[in-house]
Amino acid sequence: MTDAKTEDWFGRHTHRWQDWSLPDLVAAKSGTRVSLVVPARNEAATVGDVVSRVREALVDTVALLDEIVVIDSDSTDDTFAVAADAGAVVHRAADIRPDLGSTPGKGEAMWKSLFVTHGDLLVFMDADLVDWDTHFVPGLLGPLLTDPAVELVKGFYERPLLPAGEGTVDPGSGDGGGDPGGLEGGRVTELLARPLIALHFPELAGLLQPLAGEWAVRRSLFAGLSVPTGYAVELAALVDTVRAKGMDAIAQVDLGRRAHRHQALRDLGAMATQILAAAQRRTAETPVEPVVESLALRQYLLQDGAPTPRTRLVDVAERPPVAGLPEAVA
Ligand SMILES: O=c1ccn([C@@H]2O[C@H](COP(=O)(O)OP(=O)(O)O[C@H]3O[C@H](CO)[C@@H](O)[C@H](O)[C@H]3O)[C@@H](O)[C@H]2O)c(=O)[nH]1
Ligand SMILES: O=C(O)[C@H](O)COP(=O)(O)O
Repeated sequence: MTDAKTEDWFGRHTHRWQDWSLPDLVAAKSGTRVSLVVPARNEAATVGDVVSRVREALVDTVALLDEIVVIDSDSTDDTFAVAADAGAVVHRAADIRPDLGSTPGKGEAMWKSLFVTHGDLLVFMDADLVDWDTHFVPGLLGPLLTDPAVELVKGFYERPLLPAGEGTVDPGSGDGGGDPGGLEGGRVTELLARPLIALHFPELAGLLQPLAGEWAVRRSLFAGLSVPTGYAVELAALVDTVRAKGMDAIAQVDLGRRAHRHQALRDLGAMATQILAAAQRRTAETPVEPVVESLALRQYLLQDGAPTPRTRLVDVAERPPVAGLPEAVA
């Protein structure tokens, strides 16, 4: 896509959450069912706040959401109980369609959500948010409820790196032209996703936060997509949507500001591996056989002054489109 096309798309499909009022969205919703899906792995500290604030604002006070569903992704803490106490319907990912097996990962939890939710529209939100507001949900729904041509909506926001102590990383000085409080995106966004987009998927260059965990999609679209089981679910959904439907099926909405729990750099290396694997599958001229399900990522730690290798197996499997699967056998 040329710069002019990117600018044109950006101008027509970039919105602010304030562009729609709640009463207008509730009226536009009419008979459309809307599910909020929160994938959560060991988020007992924050998932209760996410669920209860959304429930009070968008279920109890205004009827925008029909259900709030937390998919507990193999948590070993109290995520399940905390989310249920806060008013969510909670499912363990591994308990959903056990005949299809179970794989760890965020994408797996989102894919499994298709079997237990009822919404025509699905809104995804991370469970580890610490600086956010309930307007995220109506903001993401605005384009879907008011423009039938739009099928997938990404959120974008100012993304401050939290001070050390609140997150797991040192925010650094911002030297070298960086602005820790600016529109920098996350570390994987800047160091991997944007370069990948520049190289292989330039039509997505107008997206401010291609990896945002806050996004919304029509069920009919998501059920037709192949879903990476890990963190590549976001990039894969964008690439596959633009290929199947074109850029006019995608919109983005400014949600203001968002902060979350930061992962350690080594863990982001695993995330980056998953995203790179999904991108490679989508750029290979002929499908690579056999399909690789996991990759060995060798990283190095300093132990007793000596570099010590640590190899982790990174899951890069993908789930097939739910739309093509047989019903569960009763
Ligand atoms: O195996 C997992 C890992 C994570 N999560 C949940 O997924 C959400 C996001 O996970 P997190 O580890 O906080 O991801 P980030 O480091 O914030 O990654 C960003 O970038 C990823 C790559 O695109 C997106 O998938 C994320 O949503 C987005 O927040 C949280 O609610 C997690 O609890 C799971 O459900 N299962
Ligand atoms: O979205 C990203 O790029 C990763 O999740 C990392 O985000 P962070 O740098 O804000 O932790």
